[in-house]
Amino acid sequence: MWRGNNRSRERLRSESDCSVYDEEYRIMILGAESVGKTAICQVFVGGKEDDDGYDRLVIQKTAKFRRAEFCAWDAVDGQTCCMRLTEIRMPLTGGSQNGTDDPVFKTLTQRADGFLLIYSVTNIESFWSAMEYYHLVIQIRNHSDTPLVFIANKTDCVNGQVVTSSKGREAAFDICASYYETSVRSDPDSIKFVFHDVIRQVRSVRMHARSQEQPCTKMRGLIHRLSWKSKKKQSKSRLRQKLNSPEEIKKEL
Ligand SMILES: Nc1nc2c(ncn2[C@@H]2O[C@H](COP(=O)(O)OP(=O)(O)OP(=O)(O)O)[C@@H](O)[C@H]2O)c(=O)[nH]1
Repeated sequence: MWRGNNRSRERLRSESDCSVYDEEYRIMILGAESVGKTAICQVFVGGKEDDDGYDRLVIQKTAKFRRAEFCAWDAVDGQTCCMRLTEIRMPLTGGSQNGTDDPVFKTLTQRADGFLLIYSVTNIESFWSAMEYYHLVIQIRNHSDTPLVFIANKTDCVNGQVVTSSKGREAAFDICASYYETSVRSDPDSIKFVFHDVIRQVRSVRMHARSQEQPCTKMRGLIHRLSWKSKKKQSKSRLRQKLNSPEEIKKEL
């Protein structure tokens, strides 16, 4: 279901042109209800925290399950990139079962390049949900080099804060994620650093993957050259067998 206005839809279409950016990144934003997932995406995309119609393609929205998509363009360390942001909230009450069983969630998780796990410092349940989302992701992807950022949002609510900085930092350390404290309300400009961090993590994973591929590519080149040489030898010897005199052989070669 499209929820943005026509101008936004046109912008989404026109900016989806692959020639305008160097690389594409698929980022998933996971967290419990009302932690600020949409607000963070909207602020990053360039809208306001509560701008309901801004460049958003809402795919699914029910009382329990919610999925929204955004597109963002930015330059990170001199390289332009297109970010496909997918925000998801779903029931976690049945433990890890729900997520791994859900085909949409599973496919999106497998395809994603990086993950933002968000909780609100005013809600301890949302902290545990962020941890549950982490376990779901790792269960589905089954490897540890998944770019992750752990985000403590709503830090402007000083009086209502129930999740301490040290708790968030320790959890992030345990799951090998970067840790950021954000406030969409009081410091919207800092939101971009969260996205830049995950992009850098994705880039280093991609670079590592490329460097792992290199010996293989070199080996393939060597095998190709060797097989080409042996084919050439074979064809020469076949030719020799066909021809009788040494003069004929010389002429043919
Ligand atoms: N004080 C404060 N409020 C925030 C902050 N970020 C988001 N909010 C508010 O929190 C409420 C929920 O924000 P959303 O962005 O809709 O949260 P969500 O995680 O997308 O929620 P669901 O769509 O229900 O899953 C909104 O009223 C926001 O304005 C923040 O940093 N500080």
